[in-house]
Amino acid sequence: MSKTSLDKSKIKFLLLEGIHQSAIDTLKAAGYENIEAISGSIPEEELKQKIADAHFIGIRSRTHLTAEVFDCAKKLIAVGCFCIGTNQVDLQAACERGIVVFNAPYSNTRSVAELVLAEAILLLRGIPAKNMGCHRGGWLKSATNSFEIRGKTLGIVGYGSIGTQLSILAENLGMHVIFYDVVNKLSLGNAHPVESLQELLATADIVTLHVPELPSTKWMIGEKEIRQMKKGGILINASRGTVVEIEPLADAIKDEHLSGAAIDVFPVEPRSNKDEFQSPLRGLDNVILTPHIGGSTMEAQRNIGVEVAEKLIKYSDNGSSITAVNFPEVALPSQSNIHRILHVHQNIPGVMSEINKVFSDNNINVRGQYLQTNEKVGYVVIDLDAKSSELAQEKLQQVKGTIRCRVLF
Ligand SMILES: NC(=O)C1=CN([C@@H]2O[C@H](COP(=O)(O)OP(=O)(O)OC[C@H]3O[C@@H](n4cnc5c(N)ncnc54)[C@H](O)[C@@H]3O)[C@@H](O)[C@H]2O)C=CC1
Ligand SMILES: O=C(O)CCC(=O)C(=O)O
Repeated sequence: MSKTSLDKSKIKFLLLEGIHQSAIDTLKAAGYENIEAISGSIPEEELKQKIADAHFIGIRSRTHLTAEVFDCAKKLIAVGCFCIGTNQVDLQAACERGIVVFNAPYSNTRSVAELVLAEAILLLRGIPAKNMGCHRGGWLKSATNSFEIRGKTLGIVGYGSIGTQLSILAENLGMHVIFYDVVNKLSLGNAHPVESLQELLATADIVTLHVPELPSTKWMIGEKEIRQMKKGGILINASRGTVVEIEPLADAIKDEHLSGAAIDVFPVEPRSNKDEFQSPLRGLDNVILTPHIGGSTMEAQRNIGVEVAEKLIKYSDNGSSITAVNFPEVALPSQSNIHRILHVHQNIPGVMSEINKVFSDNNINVRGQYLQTNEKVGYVVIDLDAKSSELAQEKLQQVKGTIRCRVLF
């Protein structure tokens, strides 16, 4: 088992939002016992208090880690987003404070794709409305406006991990797939790229959104885009709540421009399962509303738990920042019989020569050095003989631009 200079029992993990037990098991198997796991998200003031003595925090989509929260997290080394999206974290603020952010980019991909396909089938058959009818004692037996999915055109906006997985599943059901992405993407199967979002909206029977939350995707589907969709079309959003404007969507369902919608993510989502969910879409029978559970399956959550916990362990034990979403990625060999210094600094001219001067001025032999930088920060890892590390750490902490300096042995 790898060692960290800080006793593992003192390294605190704060896990929020009901992160799967697999994460806790993985951390414990690596020797980390100091784990506080909370089943929901917590109010910001409580978060600020709890994060103050945490070295690692694990969150899902509900917890917002802002610059202000990070300012209360003086010991924080890394954040694990136990999900795909990282829009809930101020990635730049984390980077500037030397805090590494990891996520699980693929573990719930399949779960989202399956849900979207199931919703498309249900909506094409008008099942949500018929289901509500039966619950109210009605009997809406009719084939009118009920359609098979075979032969219909699915328009995928954002042909990334989820979009491509969905594309394959949809073709297997006999659908035609078209997609729109801002990046040139290899078409899988017979999927066909289109030139513009407008072309996709005007052509697809079902439009499904799989873009990240970005300034460029904010409100990308508003009234104009909804009206560009085919009459009787279906809109599915399991990406982020800021991608679709909800009021015009509700209007388009009410005046029957669209025949149905399935929405999993909302501009404002309840913080906890106890808070009331409010939306103009409530009460519209042919709209499937789900509480942001696109990726919430036991399989996905278990896999995410292991994947992100392993990334945090690797960073804690070995310093490897590979797959970090906000930080220079440094791949490192395992360390034995050496001390390893992890130095995060502002990426300013001359900083590396100051760092290397510490070793030459103090006659310290460097056994290995690994460096990566991004625009704002540099991450340099230096392997040394055990006898030199204390002095080196002390001197490196004084180098102008130093953000953090940690030692592993
Ligand atoms: N509802 C849920 O529980 C879940 C939601 N998600 C959301 O789904 C999103 C997509 O996930 P992945 O497919 O894994 O991401 P990804 O990064 O693999 O794919 C996103 C694609 O969108 C494209 N894109 C970006 N801006 C675009 C634009 N303006 N127009 C068209 N395409 C654009 C990108 O080029 C990329 O190909 C995540 O960022 C997350 O927000 C992910 C998992 C679960
Ligand atoms: O599981 C969650 O809380 C969020 C899932 C999600 O939206 C994601 O993976 O990006």
